[in-house]
Amino acid sequence: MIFSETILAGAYTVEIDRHQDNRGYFARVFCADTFLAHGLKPAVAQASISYNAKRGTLRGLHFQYPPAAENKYVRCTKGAVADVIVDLRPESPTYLRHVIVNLSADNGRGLYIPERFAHGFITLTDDTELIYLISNYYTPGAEGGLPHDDPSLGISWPAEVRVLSDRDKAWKPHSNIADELKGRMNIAVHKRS
Ligand SMILES: Cc1cn([C@H]2C[C@H](O)[C@@H](COP(=O)(O)OP(=O)(O)O[C@H]3O[C@@H](C)C(=O)[C@@H](O)[C@H]3O)O2)c(=O)[nH]c1=O
Repeated sequence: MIFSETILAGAYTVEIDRHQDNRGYFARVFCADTFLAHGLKPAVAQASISYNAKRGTLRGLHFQYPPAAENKYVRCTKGAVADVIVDLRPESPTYLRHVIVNLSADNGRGLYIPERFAHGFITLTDDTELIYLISNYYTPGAEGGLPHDDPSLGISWPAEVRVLSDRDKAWKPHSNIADELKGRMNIAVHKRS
């Protein structure tokens, strides 16, 4: 596996090293020791699958507030997506900045998303599947989100949005929740409590 840190500290792309032969290939996609050696947390509480029938399906932008915050390790096993992560760590020099990473079954790339990031993706093909390894348990009461077209984030989605859930249409923009977000994402507060 080849790890490359994105411009958002702690968020990594992970390329696979294919051992190819006449049958196809074998490649490691996760190794707890190697993750630790790169400073990534290898904890896995849940693994989940996301299937999307149509191109232009957008899910996000989602996160869980501390102490239920999650690392996510995402891979696309069928089709292709543009994956978007947004840094929501108030102490970070890249607070509110985002990166877009193309994940596909063909490129085999993985994306490691640290805690206190928002995450979303848009499918670039019909019939798209993503697999997540998630470090924490699903905690509906701790969920939060931001609109994918939030002007404060300025994300240029690389495809037309055709399918969006009602929940994802209803997230309040950053300007409405700025103080709450900063307060709830402040790890110093959680360390004290
Ligand atoms: C996220 C999640 C949802 N669910 C349920 C709740 C609901 O009935 C159904 C669909 O949930 P959602 O609409 O939230 O699914 P979705 O919009 O796909 O949510 C996901 O979006 C991407 C961008 C992420 O980063 C994920 O962590 C997750 O938030 O599945 C679980 O049981 N466990 C889970 O971990």
